[in-house]
Amino acid sequence: MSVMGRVALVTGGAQGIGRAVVEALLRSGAKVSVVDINQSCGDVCKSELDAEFGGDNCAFIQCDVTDGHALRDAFQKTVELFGRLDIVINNAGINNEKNWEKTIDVNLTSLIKGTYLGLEHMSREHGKRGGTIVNVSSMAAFLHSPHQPVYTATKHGVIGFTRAMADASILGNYGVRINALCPAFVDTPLLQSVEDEDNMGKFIKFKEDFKRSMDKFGVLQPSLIAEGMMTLITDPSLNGAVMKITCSKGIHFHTYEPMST
Ligand SMILES: NC(=O)C1=CN([C@@H]2O[C@H](COP(=O)(O)OP(=O)(O)OC[C@H]3O[C@@H](n4cnc5c(N)ncnc54)[C@H](O)[C@@H]3O)[C@@H](O)[C@H]2O)C=CC1
Ligand SMILES: CCCCCC(=O)/C=C/[C@H]1C=CC(=O)[C@@H]1CCCCCCC(=O)O
Repeated sequence: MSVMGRVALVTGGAQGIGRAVVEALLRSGAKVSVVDINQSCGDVCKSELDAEFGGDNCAFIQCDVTDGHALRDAFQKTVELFGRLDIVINNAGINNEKNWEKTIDVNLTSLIKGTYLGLEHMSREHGKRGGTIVNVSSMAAFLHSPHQPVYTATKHGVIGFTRAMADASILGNYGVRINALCPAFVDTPLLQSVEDEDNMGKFIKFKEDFKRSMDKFGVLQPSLIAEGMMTLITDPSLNGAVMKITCSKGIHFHTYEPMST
């Protein structure tokens, strides 16, 4: 499937992995709605993207994804601006073990809301044309991290929810493919949060162990994550897939034992 002329919404799109995904989508001819809490970062992102891709191909919508009404409005504004919605990337995420309730709210609760809003605008059950959703998890869902227990829990939850929704989409004939993406360490500002007691709370004392993990497993570039994301968006055979991206194996997929009938 080509993304030429399609419309995408990317949460957390103003920096890091989300920004790399936004650029890959624009480069492939999509129009993109960048949804992010960070107004200044979003303004810079929009002006840089307009300079590179032209002023009519992307929009920045300032929005805290934990505000359900604001998130709903961001989806509605995207459809009003670009006339349709075909791709939703639920990417926004934080690492905060001190305010762990907020981590659950951003990484899991808001991702669930973003998935359901995406279905409202894309699913055949709502008389729409179909589409694709990618939910961003993490390799922390496979190699649990003692430094970030709640972050780890949210990323496990993203995989379970995504795989269940992919099956629901088949049973309900939604016409929407729903997949998960699990990067290992990626060179973004989020990774710096491991240095900050305000983010790590009592687990800050494990900081050196986390950094040893980074040294052991290596750190990826956002551009490789965007490459994997474009595969999940464009390959029509993928639904319920769990893509992993690591330094050791690159872009690959997790395989599950078939459920016993
Ligand atoms: N950086 C890494 O090592 C890895 C990151 N991930 C996941 O990738 C996703 C993106 O992370 P990064 O690009 O690394 O982080 P980042 O911190 O560089 O970018 C995240 C973006 O989300 C935005 N954001 C945060 N809270 C928000 C909210 N409540 N509402 C709207 N926007 C919000 C931020 O303003 C920022 O622009 C996250 O879900 C993260 O858990 C997964 C595996 C590894
Ligand atoms: C400081 C917050 C950054 C969180 C980013 C993230 O999701 C990190 C995940 C790592 C935390 C503990 C881990 O073990 C995760 C990375 C695991 C990498 C596994 C690579 C395996 C391989 O290369 O074969």
